[in-house]
Amino acid sequence: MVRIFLTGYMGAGKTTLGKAFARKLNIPFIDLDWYIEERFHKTVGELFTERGEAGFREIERNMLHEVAEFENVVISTGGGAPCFFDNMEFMNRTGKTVFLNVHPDVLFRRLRIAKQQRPILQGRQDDELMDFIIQALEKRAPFYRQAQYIFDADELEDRRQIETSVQRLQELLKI
Ligand SMILES: Nc1ncnc2c1ncn2[C@@H]1O[C@H](COP(=O)(O)OP(=O)(O)O)[C@@H](O)[C@H]1O
Ligand SMILES: O=C(O)C1=C[C@@H](OP(=O)(O)O)[C@@H](O)[C@H](O)C1
Ligand SMILES: [Mg+2]
Repeated sequence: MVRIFLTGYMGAGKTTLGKAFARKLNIPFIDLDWYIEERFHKTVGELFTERGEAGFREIERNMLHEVAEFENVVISTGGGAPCFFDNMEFMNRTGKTVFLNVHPDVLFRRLRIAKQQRPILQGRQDDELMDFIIQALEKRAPFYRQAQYIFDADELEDRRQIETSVQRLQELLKI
């Protein structure tokens, strides 16, 4: 039985790599944010607006526990998931955890064109975005670093790079 949790900051490529990795392993893929959106018939942005971040984190924890019931699955979490409640410890207990480590410059490049669908980044100008990413990474690093595996995910820009990353991830996890 394999249950894999991909963690890391927004824009680290959890969704992109998780989807490709599950396909390679021929097992289902669950993106925790998508799962939440389907269950609640609301976008993550709408849930943030309606319930505030604290309300979203409650839902996120509950849904994390729900998806961790599945066996043989690749689960991509949202960037904040490991940093609330005992979520990181829970994931370490119930599956294999991977931290997708990505350089802040690369995160900035990816996120400046993809911040609209991420409530925490919406409305931030590019010059403050870089500082925001660096500060958030500092705060979150102690949680991310508890993952059992650390994977360098700087290269996910095209199909070939994603394939190479999938191969490397498979070797790292020895599955
Ligand atoms: N080839 C690319 N060039 C630039 N940005 C990309 C490219 N591929 C993906 N991205 C962006 O990088 C972000 C990271 O991908 P994603 O898998 O959504 O990360 P995560 O789930 O960790 O937040 C996405 O928002 C996506 O829009
Ligand atoms: O880092 C965060 O706090 C968040 C990351 C998002 O997921 P991605 O990391 O997949 O963008 C999503 O869960 C929400 O917008 C909050
Ligand atoms: Mg994602």
